[in-house]
Amino acid sequence: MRVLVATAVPAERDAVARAFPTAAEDVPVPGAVLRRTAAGCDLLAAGVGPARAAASVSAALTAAALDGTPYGLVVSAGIGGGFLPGAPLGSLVVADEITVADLGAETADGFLPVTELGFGTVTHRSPESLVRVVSEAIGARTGTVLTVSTVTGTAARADGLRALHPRALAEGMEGFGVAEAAAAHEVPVLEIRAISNPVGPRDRAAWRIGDALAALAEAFGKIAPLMESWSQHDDQ
Ligand SMILES: O=C(O)c1cccc(C(=O)CC[C@H]2O[C@@H](n3cnc4c(=O)[nH]cnc43)[C@H](O)[C@@H]2O)c1
Repeated sequence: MRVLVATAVPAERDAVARAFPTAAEDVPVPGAVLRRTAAGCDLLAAGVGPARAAASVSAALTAAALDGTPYGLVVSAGIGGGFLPGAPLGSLVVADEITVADLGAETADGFLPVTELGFGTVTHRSPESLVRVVSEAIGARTGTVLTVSTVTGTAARADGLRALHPRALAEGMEGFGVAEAAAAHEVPVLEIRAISNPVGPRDRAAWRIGDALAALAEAFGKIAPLMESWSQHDDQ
């Protein structure tokens, strides 16, 4: 099965690429450049934020479909913020739910998700069997991973997110965009975050990006063969 792994930035893509040591080639498609591994897994630095990530992943999915070689799985991967104490620095989180946290309307009575305005969706769920197999293989916790367009930078905002999303373990900026693109192509999606910083008051100097990238690389070393052999039929 062909797998597309979408990260935000090249440093994250290169961490994932360490799991595929044999030669890879860059394949341009309209709107994106894929790093194609010999194992048949394509890696994509899709850009920061849900909109750019959705555009890049959509370009890759469309190119593959037109080529007659569609992907069977899309994985959103990267570093992320962790909600303590559930997701400490250096740990791994696999999303069973990918939820956009700030798509909706602010009202005097609080935040209304876009679904309560009568539009769209706010959550995508990943196949249970895949979440189980992957999380067990890498020792990850499973829960909701939030997608935000603005990185949380205060304790008040972190507490607000916790109150609205009690199952949230992590936040990133791309998962929901990647999942929207995958859903439009009816391809299952998975999100994996390696925790680089706590969700809370902003302290960029304290982000442990190197440790998180190392954890991401180690995780993909374990799960690359699992992803390629996983079939959606395993969930039925
Ligand atoms: O500066 C570097 O060397 C470097 C290497 C790899 C990645 C980065 C990024 O800044 C990645 C941005 C990416 O990280 C996600 N992220 C990380 N922490 C959080 C957070 O607390 N809240 C939301 N997103 C977070 C996010 O997906 C960004 O796209 C730098």
